[in-house]
Amino acid sequence: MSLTARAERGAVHLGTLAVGATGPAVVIGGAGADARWVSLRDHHGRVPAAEALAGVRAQWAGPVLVEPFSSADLAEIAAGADGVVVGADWMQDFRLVRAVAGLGLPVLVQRGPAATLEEWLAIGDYCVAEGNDQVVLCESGSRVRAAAGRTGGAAAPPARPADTVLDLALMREARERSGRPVMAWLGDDPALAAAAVAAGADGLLLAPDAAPETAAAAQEAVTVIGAVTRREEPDSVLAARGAVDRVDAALAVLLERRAELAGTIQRLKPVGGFAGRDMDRERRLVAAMARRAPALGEAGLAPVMNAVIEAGLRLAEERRAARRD
Ligand SMILES: O=C(O)C(=O)C[C@]1(C(=O)O)C=C[C@@H](O)C=C1
Repeated sequence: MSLTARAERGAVHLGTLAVGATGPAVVIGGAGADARWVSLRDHHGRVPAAEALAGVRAQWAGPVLVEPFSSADLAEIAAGADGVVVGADWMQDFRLVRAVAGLGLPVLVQRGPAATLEEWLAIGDYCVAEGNDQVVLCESGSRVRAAAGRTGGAAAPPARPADTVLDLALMREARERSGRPVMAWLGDDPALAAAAVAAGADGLLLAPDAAPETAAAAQEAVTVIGAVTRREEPDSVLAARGAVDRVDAALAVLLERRAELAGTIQRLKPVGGFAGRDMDRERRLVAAMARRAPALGEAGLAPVMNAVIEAGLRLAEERRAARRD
């Protein structure tokens, strides 16, 4: 089976940001993300939605989602937000979920820490019953450990990885069963960003105040892992150039790693560098690569790999010379 999943879900649009389209996965969270969100539950309902929204909008021109504290927040959310977050801890507050769906804004449904796949999918169906099919499902982890060191108050979404475990198989199944875009909640910890993207996440949800480094690590996973595992289908020059940029980013990471490994071989071989070149080995590695790149084939790959190998050998010789100085 191919590693590359075709992105076939119907896209949900958070303002200008398409989630689940044929483009890259999105990052929603702190500074450096593609969209921001704010949880009124973090403030225990003491901050009005309009005020919280104004605070985010003062520093950010892109899409903003809001998690309400209660139904009292919904009118202000409808007036100013691009989407609503149904938090993991109240996913099954059907009355509030129904009211949220009725706003007509896209809804991001976090899975409750003890909710089954069916219960989670049912919340999406609830939204559809309210006439709103703009639903994104966000796997937010199952509570499997004692809540030691949990911060953020009882109403805050579960913080990874303190007391929950992300179920990427469930996320993937949710996507297959529902046809909706799916996301993975990472909180402030980007450790599973690459795994989530590889498992088919259409987006990564970070804590509203996630550190810029967390957002940067999540974006890096979207770019590099997404380039390898997610088949984009761009329909404009701009989108295709974006996709090419992501593939080039992945190539750069691999080329750097390859140069390091080739350098190790030069140090270990009896005769390293250009003097120890092994053309038979080079032909064999080109032939092996051609099986994965049949359109380019050996003829297309040979000059590319010649340049790559020579760049590695030059680097190895420069480093050897520097060591001798
Ligand atoms: O495999 C080797 O012997 C290497 O030195 C590594 C390497 C390569 O970069 O892959 C470099 C030069 C050789 O001609 C063949 C391959």
